[in-house]
Amino acid sequence: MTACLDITNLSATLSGGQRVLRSVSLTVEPGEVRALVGESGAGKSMIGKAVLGVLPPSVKIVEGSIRLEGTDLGALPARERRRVIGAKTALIPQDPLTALNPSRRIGPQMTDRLVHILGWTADRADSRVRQLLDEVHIRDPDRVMRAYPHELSGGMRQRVLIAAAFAAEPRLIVADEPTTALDVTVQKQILRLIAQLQKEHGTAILFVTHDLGVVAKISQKVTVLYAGKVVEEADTATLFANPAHAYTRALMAATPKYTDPQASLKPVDDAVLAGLAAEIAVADHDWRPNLHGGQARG
Ligand SMILES: Nc1ncnc2c1ncn2[C@@H]1O[C@H](COP(=O)(O)OP(=O)(O)OP(=O)(O)O)[C@@H](O)[C@H]1O
Repeated sequence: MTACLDITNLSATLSGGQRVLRSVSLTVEPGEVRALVGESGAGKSMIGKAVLGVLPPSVKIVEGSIRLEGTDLGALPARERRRVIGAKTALIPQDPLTALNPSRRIGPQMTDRLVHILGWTADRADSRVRQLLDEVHIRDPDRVMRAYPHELSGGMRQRVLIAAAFAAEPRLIVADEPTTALDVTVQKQILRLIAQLQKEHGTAILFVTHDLGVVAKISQKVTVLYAGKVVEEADTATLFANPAHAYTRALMAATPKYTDPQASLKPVDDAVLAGLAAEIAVADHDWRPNLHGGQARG
């Protein structure tokens, strides 16, 4: 079976040469949810951005490949790459407010992508958006489609963006900390909603989060990232039952249990971090970007 997303040995550097991704490999099978977990700055969003073709200009892919349903994105001309990414993927962002244009009504913002990228008629896009608003339990679609972003609550805005992401039936959704900016009570509803739509639509998701409670609830597979390097990957159940790497164990110990918000936060042990830093220093010392064999692109 061809993987929905297949990232192989992906390395990326900043303009000054610092590595932000270190030979990252991961796959997301069709209909599967893979969580990408790690502390702030680990490079989780960078991977999502690389897949969506929206890396900041200061970040360059210097090695490796990203395949969407078998198509090597690095081998395509920029225009064709944008078309493939637009047709096969969608994003559920962290902050619904900044993801929406404040000066445009919700309706056209939702239908735009269907009309302009997928070439649908305005009528088809409109009825599809209404159908998805219904699926995310928005009962008054007319009001919501006429509203400006600031007229909706944070939870409603995120429902709108979830509906927009699923509307075009993408093969892969990148969900980048989609509940982090929301109130705790709303977080649970939104997570349940994403899980429900994911199952109903059979969409693969690369789910970026720093929250192991979220990982446990939504994913079947998990990749643990530290300083742009994959530290461990496993089935989610296996990872929680039997974390193999000291860093994963430390991350678990450092995370208050989802069910016990009163539990205190413990920092990851210094000895574990020192061990990781040493591993990374050795890997970086031996690493030379394979610019000729890789799919370097901006
Ligand atoms: N626009 C940018 N230009 C240069 N470096 C960046 C840029 N954005 C992020 N970085 C750096 O790249 C690394 C990875 O950042 P990234 O945002 O992917 O981490 P993350 O794991 O998603 O963390 P967070 O949970 O805080 O978003 C970090 O060292 C960060 O400082």
